[in-house]
Amino acid sequence: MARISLDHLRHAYGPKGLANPVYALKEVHHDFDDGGAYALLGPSGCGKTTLLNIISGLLQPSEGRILFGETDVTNLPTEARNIAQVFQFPVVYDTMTVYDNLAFPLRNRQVPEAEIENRVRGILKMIDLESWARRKARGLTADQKQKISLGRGLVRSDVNAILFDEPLTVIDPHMKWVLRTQLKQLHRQFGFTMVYVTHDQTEALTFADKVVVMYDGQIVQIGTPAELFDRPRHTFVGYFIGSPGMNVMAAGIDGAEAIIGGSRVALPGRPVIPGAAKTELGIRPEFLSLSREGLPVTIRKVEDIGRQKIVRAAFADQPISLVLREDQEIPADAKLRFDPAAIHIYADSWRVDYAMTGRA
Ligand SMILES: Nc1ncnc2c1ncn2[C@@H]1O[C@H](COP(=O)(O)OP(=O)(O)OP(=O)(O)O)[C@@H](O)[C@H]1O
Repeated sequence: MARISLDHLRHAYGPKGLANPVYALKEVHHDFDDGGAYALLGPSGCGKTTLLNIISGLLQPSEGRILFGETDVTNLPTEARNIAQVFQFPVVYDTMTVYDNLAFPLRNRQVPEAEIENRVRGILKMIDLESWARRKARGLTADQKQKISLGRGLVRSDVNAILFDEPLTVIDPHMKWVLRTQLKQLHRQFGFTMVYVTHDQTEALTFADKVVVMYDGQIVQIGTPAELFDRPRHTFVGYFIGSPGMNVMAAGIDGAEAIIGGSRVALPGRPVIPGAAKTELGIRPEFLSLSREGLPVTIRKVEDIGRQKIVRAAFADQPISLVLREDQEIPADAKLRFDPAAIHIYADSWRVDYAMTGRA
C-alpha cells in the first residue's frame, strides 16, 4: 500500500499548447494517506473520473506530478503502477469459471496455489458466490458479474491502491448496502489504500473515512462525514452534503451581525472578510427553529418524514428549510431563530473565520 501524492495536478482535454485551455481539473494538490479509504464525491462533470484516471495512469495530467510513496509515477503506464481497478460495468472472462476469474490476478503473479485458494475462498464468501465457484461466468447476471469484478479488485494484498469507479451502479439496492459494509470491513482488516468514485452521498459517507468533495474541477474539502456536516469549507459542500442541504443566503456583514433583507442576525463574532467579496450566511436546517420571538418568516409547507419534519419557508424573500423534531410545535405566528454557534459566513463561497472567537 502507498500514500498517493497529487502534486499540483491540472488537466485540460484537447490539444496541448492552447492559449486558453479549459481545465477539467483545476489545481489539485493533496495527499491521500497510506491505508486511507477515500471517496471522491461530486456531481456529474466535476472531474472525479479525470482525477481517478490520472491516478491509475489511464490519463497523463497536463501539469503536475503523481507520486506513490516516494516514487514519481506520472510517466508510468497503468501496468507498472501495481494497482487494482474496479469499473462501473463488469469486466469478466466469460469462458473462465468464477473461481478462475478471481484467481487470475494472483496466477499472473505466480502466487502459490495454496495461497490463491485461501484468498479466493475468502472473496467468494464475501461476494456470496461460493456455490458458483466452479461454474462458467457466462451464465451470470450483470449484478453477479460485477461482484466478480469487485472480488478481483480485492483479491491481491500487495497492490499500491485499489481504485473504484462507481462500482455499485449495477448492483441491486440491498446488495449495495451489504457490499459497502463488507468493503469497509475489508479495509479495516487489511488497510488497503482505497479511492472510490461516486456521486452518491450515502455511498460516500458509509464507505469512506475521508470524503473528498469535488466541485467544478477542484477539491473543495477533504474531511470526515462529521467535518463536512459541521464545518463545510465551501458553500457547495454545505449544499451537497445533508438532506436538505445547508441554507445559503446572500447576506451583508456589519461587524458581528449579518444583514439579510431587513433583518439582522447576531453572529458569534466578527467575520474576517477579505477585500470586496460576495458574502453569504450558511446554516444547516437542523440549527434553525421556530418560536414566538425572532425574525419574520413565512411558512410555505411542512413535510412529515417520520421522526422529523421539514419546514419549507421564506425568509427575507429567500427560500429556507428547517428540520424540526416531530413533536416540536409550530406557533401560530411563528418567528425564526438562528443558533449563532452554527452560523457560517462565506466570502466568495469559501468559509471565513471569526476574528473575536478565533473559530477556524
Ligand atoms: N475525453 C474527454 N474529452 C473532452 N472532455 C472530457 C473528456 N472526458 C471528460 N471531459 C470533460 O471533463 C469534465 C470532467 O469530466 P469527468 O468525467 O472527470 O467528471 P465526473 O465528475 O467523473 O463526471 P461523471 O460523474 O458524469 O462521470 C467534464 O466537463 C467533461 O465533459
